[in-house]
Amino acid sequence: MNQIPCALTIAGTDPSGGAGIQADLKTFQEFTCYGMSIITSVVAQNTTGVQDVHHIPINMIEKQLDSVISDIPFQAYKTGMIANIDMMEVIVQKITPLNVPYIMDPVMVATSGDSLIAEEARNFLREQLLPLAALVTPNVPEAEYITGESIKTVNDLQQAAEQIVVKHGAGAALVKGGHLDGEAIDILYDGNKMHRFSSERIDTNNTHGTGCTYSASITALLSKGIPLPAAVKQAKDYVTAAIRHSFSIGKGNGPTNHWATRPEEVKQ
Ligand SMILES: Nc1ncnc2c1ncn2[C@@H]1O[C@H](COP(=O)(O)OP(=O)(O)O)[C@@H](O)[C@H]1O
Ligand SMILES: Cc1ncc(COP(=O)(O)OP(=O)(O)O)c(N)n1
Repeated sequence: MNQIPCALTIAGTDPSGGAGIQADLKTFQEFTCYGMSIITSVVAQNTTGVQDVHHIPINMIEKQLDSVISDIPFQAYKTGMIANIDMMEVIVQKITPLNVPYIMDPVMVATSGDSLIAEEARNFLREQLLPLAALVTPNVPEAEYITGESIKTVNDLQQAAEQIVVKHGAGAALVKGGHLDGEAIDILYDGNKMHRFSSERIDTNNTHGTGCTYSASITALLSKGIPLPAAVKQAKDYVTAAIRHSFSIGKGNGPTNHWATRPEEVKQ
């Protein structure tokens, strides 16, 4: 058994450092969790949007998974951008035998509006991957796709969270209200109880990578054995601080600040 909590992310890259694998590894590091990564797609993107995408060949995704799984135990893992059905199939095959919490961030579209997943893969994600997840963390458009229902209010967030667990088979659902107006309210349904997490809405366009940062925080905390509602509370506080002190760098939507919860570090 490891002494050090270890977590794995399976996702695409962001060379500008705000989202994807880079955001996940920065977050794991901030939570003193040893981070590992499987790259699914190399994405040429920055704060203004996605310029190009190169998908890693399926056999290399499989080999990366084998390399990590055969060598280093981890206590939680997450998926982010998984662009097509072939990738999803190999991931389902490799993760099904694992007996540690799986956190699925059902990444579909970046803040810039660029699609990160093939149209025909969305259904596979909902039908085959989602039921394997201990927790799924959709934003409003992703939850609308999964449930087929429009989401406009907090009550709609609650209904979506319940439906994703009861009808679609996730262990728990955290439906994020970042795309609604007013307070930033997220709803967790853990199969028993609704939990509500809220913060003031911060007036900023620097929200690149917020979803990745949030789900990576939860993954790191679960890898340390922290119970789900407490992990989400701590992760919500972390992502809120990271948005509040986000960096105005780049020409578009700037990234979150992973040092924001360190008292002595950079605040903007
Ligand atoms: N302007 C904002 N102020 C405060 N919190 C926000 C803001 N925008 C998003 N959030 C929060 O950031 C987290 C990520 O949510 P969201 O933006 O909905 O996801 P995604 O990045 O996947 O689209 C959630 O906790 C959400 O409530
Ligand atoms: C490679 C990669 N994965 C995921 C995203 C989407 O990130 P997210 O945290 O949902 O935030 P935005 O970047 O959409 O604001 C991405 N851009 N790239």
